[in-house]
Amino acid sequence: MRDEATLYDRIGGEATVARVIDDFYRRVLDDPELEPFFRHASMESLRRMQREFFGAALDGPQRYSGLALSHAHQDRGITVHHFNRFTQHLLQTLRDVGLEQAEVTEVIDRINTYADDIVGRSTVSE
Ligand code: HEM
Repeated sequence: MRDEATLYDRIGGEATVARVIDDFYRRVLDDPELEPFFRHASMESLRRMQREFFGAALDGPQRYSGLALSHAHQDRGITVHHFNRFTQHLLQTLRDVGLEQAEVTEVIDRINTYADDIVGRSTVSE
């Protein structure tokens, strides 16, 4: 293991994450295919949980205190198509805030590892 700054620090820490999340949800809510999912959401609380989640996922000092992602997204009818649009907006946001391509790829790779928790299981069944 190399002793180097975390991905969180390299992209600019708290300030960058806060900016990314704000910008990102603006795009998500502007997307007619995604906006309906968020009609009943408390966006303020969602942004707060996402800042925490992203901080933790990028090895920042935060500890994510929200619901398990599988639970939070269960029964919402989110498909791979929605997930891909969502991450596409994230990708564009990361580029627009000025991250290097290598960092963008690293962030997206981390977020993609959660796809199975987000997409399409209606109820828990074995
Ligand atoms: C990897 C991608 C994603 C991550 C990391 C993520 C993360 C989160 C987090 C941390 C929460 C808050 C949970 C809590 O309140 O405890 C949440 C809630 C939610 N997410 Fe996601 N999410 C992702 C993808 C999606 C997608 C693709 C959709 C819909 C198209 C979506 C729709 C929602 C909705 C509707 C809520 C609930 C908002 C509310 O009612 O408060 N998420 N998500």
